[in-house]
Amino acid sequence: MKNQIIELGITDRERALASEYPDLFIGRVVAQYKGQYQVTTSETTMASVLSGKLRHQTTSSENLPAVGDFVLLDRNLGDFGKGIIHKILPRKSAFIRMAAGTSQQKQVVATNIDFVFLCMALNNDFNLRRLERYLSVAWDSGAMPVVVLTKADLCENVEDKRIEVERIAPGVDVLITSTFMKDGIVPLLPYLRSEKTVAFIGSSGVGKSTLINDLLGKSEMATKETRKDDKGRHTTTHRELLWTPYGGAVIDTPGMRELGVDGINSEKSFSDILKLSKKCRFSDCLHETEPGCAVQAAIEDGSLEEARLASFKKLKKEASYNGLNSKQIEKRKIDDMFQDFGGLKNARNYIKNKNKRK
Ligand SMILES: Nc1nc2c(ncn2[C@@H]2O[C@H](COP(=O)(O)OP(=O)(O)OP(=O)(O)O)[C@@H](O)[C@H]2O)c(=O)[nH]1
Ligand SMILES: [Zn+2]
Repeated sequence: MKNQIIELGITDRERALASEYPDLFIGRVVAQYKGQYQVTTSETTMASVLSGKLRHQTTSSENLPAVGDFVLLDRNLGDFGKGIIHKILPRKSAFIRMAAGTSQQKQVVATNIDFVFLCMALNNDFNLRRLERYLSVAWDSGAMPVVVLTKADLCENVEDKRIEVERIAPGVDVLITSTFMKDGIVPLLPYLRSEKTVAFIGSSGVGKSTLINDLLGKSEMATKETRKDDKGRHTTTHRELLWTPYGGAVIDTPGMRELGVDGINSEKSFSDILKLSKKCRFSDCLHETEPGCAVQAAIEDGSLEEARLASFKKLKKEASYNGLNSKQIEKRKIDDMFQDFGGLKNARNYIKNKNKRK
């Protein structure tokens, strides 16, 4: 049998990182539940837990293992109890969202994804503003976004839609798919090559499951591997990282599908607006009524949609307080108040020096 770890996306990068720990075995987290992890190694898939040391060292939920993580374990066989995770290798990408509530606790949804398919159906699901949010989330994660327009069989002006998407997603690949048409998923295959990991984001019903099932094909059965539980019963192990017959792996976790606007990276998603704003007369132009505003000029001559500027402003506003706790927001507000002094810190120094001089 071919070494399944290769399909699980381990590259020379991870091998080099792991070589510093010759006594440990490399594996990949394929599922996670209640403090336990399913980890696949070159030999097996086994339930694993954090080592005591790693558990004590970990102070933030962001640093706990998540689906997609490459980890180092002390064992490589699943026959004698659980594997112990001693180390999590540095991530090349991570999808993170704020946990519900006001705690601002970060929750890692999935890691080490190379390509993230931003799925949108070519029917009434088609919404460029939503796609902009997905692009922000993707750029924030470190994974490379790829737009996947699904259900091409339902659309009569596919090429028009492609052009609309390319306008808001400069430099991003745009793929047209349909699971109802012959060769309808072929455009996805080049991304599923060996050592690559992909994931899908998109609203409910756009056809993500259908695409994933078609990609897994017959190998889907292989993912439903059985193992003996503690009492010797055969149980079906649940997996959120699956490998495809094309060599690449797919991560499909419920959390991934729900990703929305948590992460904002306006730099990349709005590169067109940022480029225009360099030509504005004022470097701090708000693109409202300022004279010599290149962004407003582009809206006027029709080369930029007004709605696009509106979503840019909305995202900027959300982003300015996003990820800050209440203390930081408070500090931000005070800094804003003291901005003529160069922030609170300088204001403090100023007052201190003034008092000294007295
Ligand atoms: N016309 C058309 N329908 C499709 C296509 N692909 C999937 N569907 C249908 O769309 C519906 C939803 O598909 P799913 O694959 O379950 O959608 P999903 O995105 O996984 O939805 P969630 O599981 O809720 O996230 C199903 O009835 C599919 O049969 C397609 O290419 N064309
Ligand atoms: Zn401007």
